[in-house]
Amino acid sequence: MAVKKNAAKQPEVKGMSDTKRWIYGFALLFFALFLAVSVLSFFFFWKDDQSVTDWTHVFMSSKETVNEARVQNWGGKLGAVLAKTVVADGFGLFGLCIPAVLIIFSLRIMRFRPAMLRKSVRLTLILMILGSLTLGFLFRGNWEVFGTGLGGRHGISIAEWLVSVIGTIGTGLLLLLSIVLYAIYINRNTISMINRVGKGIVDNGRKVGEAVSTTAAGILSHEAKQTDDAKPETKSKKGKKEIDDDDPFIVRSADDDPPLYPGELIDDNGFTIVDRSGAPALPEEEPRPARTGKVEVDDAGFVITDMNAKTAPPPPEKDEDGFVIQYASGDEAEETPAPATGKTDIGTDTYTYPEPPVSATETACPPAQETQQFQSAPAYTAETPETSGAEAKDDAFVAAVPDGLDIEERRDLTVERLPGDESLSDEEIESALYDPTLDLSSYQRPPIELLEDHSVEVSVTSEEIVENKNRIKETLENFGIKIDKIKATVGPTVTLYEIVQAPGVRISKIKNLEDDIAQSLAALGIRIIAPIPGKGTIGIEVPNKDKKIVSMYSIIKSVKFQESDYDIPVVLGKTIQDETFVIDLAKMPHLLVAGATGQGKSVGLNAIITSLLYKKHPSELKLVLVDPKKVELTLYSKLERHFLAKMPGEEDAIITDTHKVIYTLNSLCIEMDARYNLLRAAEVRKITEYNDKFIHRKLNPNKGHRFLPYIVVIIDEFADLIMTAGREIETPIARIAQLARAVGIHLVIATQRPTTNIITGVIKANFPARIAFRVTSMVDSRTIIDQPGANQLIGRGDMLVSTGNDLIRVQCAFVDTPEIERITEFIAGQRGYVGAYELPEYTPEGGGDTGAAGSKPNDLSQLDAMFEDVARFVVQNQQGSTSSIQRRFSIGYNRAGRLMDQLEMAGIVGKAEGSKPREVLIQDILSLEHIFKSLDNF
Ligand SMILES: Nc1ncnc2c1ncn2[C@@H]1O[C@H](COP(=O)(O)OP(=O)(O)OP(=O)(O)O)[C@@H](O)[C@H]1O
Repeated sequence: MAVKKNAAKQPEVKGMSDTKRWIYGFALLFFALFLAVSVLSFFFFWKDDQSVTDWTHVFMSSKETVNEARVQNWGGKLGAVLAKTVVADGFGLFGLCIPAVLIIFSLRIMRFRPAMLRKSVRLTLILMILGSLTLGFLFRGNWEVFGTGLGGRHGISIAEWLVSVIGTIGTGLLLLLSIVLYAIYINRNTISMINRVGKGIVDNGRKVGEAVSTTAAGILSHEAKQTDDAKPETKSKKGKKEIDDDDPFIVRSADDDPPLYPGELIDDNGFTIVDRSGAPALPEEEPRPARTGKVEVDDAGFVITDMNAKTAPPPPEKDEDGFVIQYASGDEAEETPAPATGKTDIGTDTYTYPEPPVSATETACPPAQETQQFQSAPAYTAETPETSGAEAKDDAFVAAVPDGLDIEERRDLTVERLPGDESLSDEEIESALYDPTLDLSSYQRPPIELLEDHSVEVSVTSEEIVENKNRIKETLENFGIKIDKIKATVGPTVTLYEIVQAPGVRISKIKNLEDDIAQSLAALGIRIIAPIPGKGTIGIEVPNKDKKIVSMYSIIKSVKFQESDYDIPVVLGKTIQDETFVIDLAKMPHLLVAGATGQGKSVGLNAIITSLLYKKHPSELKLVLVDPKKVELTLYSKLERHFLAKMPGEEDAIITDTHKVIYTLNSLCIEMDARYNLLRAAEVRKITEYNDKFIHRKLNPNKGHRFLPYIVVIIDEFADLIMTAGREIETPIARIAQLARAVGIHLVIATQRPTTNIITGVIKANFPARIAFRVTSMVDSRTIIDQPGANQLIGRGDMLVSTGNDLIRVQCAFVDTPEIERITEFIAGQRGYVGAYELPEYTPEGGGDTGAAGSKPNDLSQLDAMFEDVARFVVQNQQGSTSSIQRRFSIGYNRAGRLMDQLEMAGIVGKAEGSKPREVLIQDILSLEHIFKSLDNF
């Protein structure tokens, strides 16, 4: 098992550095606490200890200070001087930040890294500078607290300098700006909070203004109103949600329990409010009134909408499809003819559903409308389908006029141009996007410090290089091959000697002599590459005497990995050119890992998983871990609520039992088919396009659409499975391997037995990307990478990566068990989902119970568990072929045949007519449901 071996082989280096770290950390913690105590007591006793001003006092003997009053500071003379430096000469009240930072540092050194400590050093330091500056600005040297002032010498002198440069107001504004930016840096929600406050002020101002003008207008038109008594009142808006409020959205803290659904919004009373931007449907969402699909049009041909839009224009509310919903009153529609006053009454809840659907952003920003108003208008708004034309206005009645209005009618109209709906700012549009990470928004990726830097400085000496060069030269000359030049590239474990042969020496000659040359050089692990692809030169790889360990720490830290924008970036190690080697699993799209036992396979799998954990959010990636050996992947079981996927009802998220592996693979096939259906419904070709559409809220969750995380299936020791279950394992694996790329399901399978009965033709054909660790024979090497080479590797993570065209030698990154434990603990310590990601249920052939398998086809009391689903599928598609059922439900021929017989018995399909599909006798789902009901009573 890799776990123990790793731990055993690295004891001294790791042990030493851990002890050292702890000692340094503890010492620093001790000092930090001492400083904290000194600073705190300085706040109270600075006056009493004014006599202790500098270091000379600290080291004076008690005799010399005998006349001085006793030092009050809890840290004694040393504490008093240190605190004075930090507080009075430094940052005033905020001097306390210095011991705080030191405490954080010491905890980090000792590897106590709760999630909150991540940004804390930076935040505390900024707080210290900004805080002392603000106090220095506000109070200067007033009251002479601490001998200098509340902000300390730093705060006061910088504030004074700023005032001299940009004046008092300038400094005040600069500080305010800095404080706001700091608040935003701490929490992005600050922006929306400030927006809300600002909007509240503006809107309240506007309301006050409107109230004043309404009152004034009311007084002026008092008489006119009396004559208008006959006018019906504006109908109250029954049943309308609080969505008209200026700010109905209170977002519950993401840290609250239970976790928020993405986009879930809560009002003051704790009720969920439907997100105006068309957030995915939430369980608590109130059912909306049924769509009428119709537009209410009044006699004049105007679309009737709610007048209230005028006084408090909310952005249009949209349904899940992004359609604008316009609410009118909750009463019955009455098409009353417009009274003499020119009023048009409106009726029932009216929805306008633009067809075809438009995007949320399009509907949110309609062009400014020109509207027309009748002079004696009451309280309703009507818009024409075409909203251009001349417009008119009255306080209470606004109507858009169709273009073709004649001059007579226009005379009665006054024109007003309404401003139209507000447009969303880029930021608002951004925040309207669906954010899959929102339900675990506080999730933090593991910090790099959880990894160990195993690299011990070793370098290949010039003597070693010269010695190897001479040997290569001599050997080749013995075979009559003259050399022009040799270039050495030193890699972490192997040095590549690139040979430029003298003119006239044919490469084929060297190629033919490959084995002889290797034998003559007689060093273990020599690999000859003749020619180096893309170059006309020959490469000879010779292992270094001292081999470097490529630690996961160094490659996770690398810019190449950190800045990689791959969909599923996997960092494997370093190439011979000492370059970090990163692949995109999404493009591979599956990976076959093979190598003899003890050559670094398990470490390789751990490196793959680790790089995924360092790059992906739990909402973006799910792992299915299969571990028949039951020891290698158990470490990851802690990730269940964050990264693991399993079938419903399963206890363990790490699958070890062969039967369960078969079920899980079949369940993945069902998930794959379901994902294909979603892609088809969304009219996209691959998962990235699908998720992009979902994020932009162009897909309706009510129609089954959901954000699709990548699923990476990792199978350690594939040989064990194939030996015990054969085709039952191979078939679903081949199916997933052939099809799952587009829907984001990727396989990584590892085996220590690289023989042809394990890595069969079917598997090989579907796994173009392969990793070979050291194997014992050339035949095994050919089985894995279709060529020799893996037999010449030196082990301990030395590997050849074949991506179809290229073969690259890579030193695999080393990651040890304690590191993985730290990472999994770090992740598991954070808020997670309620459980593992659920894969679809899979009922094994025969419906999971032997009764179904043995049931007679004409016995309708023992229907197959899938009967109803299959029946719906057949009726919906009006196609009754056994093969389509087989494909759709991933079941075998026998079971599909049995199901077909049961459908025939139930009168859903007709009789078999040779090889032709059967006739479907039921035309619609409603009739089918009747059949189900009658079968229930069977
Ligand atoms: N990338 C690496 N760098 C340095 N040493 C390594 C590396 N990979 C593996 N080793 C060393 O080789 C040992 C065996 O590795 P590992 O357990 O991964 O082999 P394995 O092929 O999985 O073996 P098995 O199939 O028996 O589990 C490790 O304990 C470690 O000491």
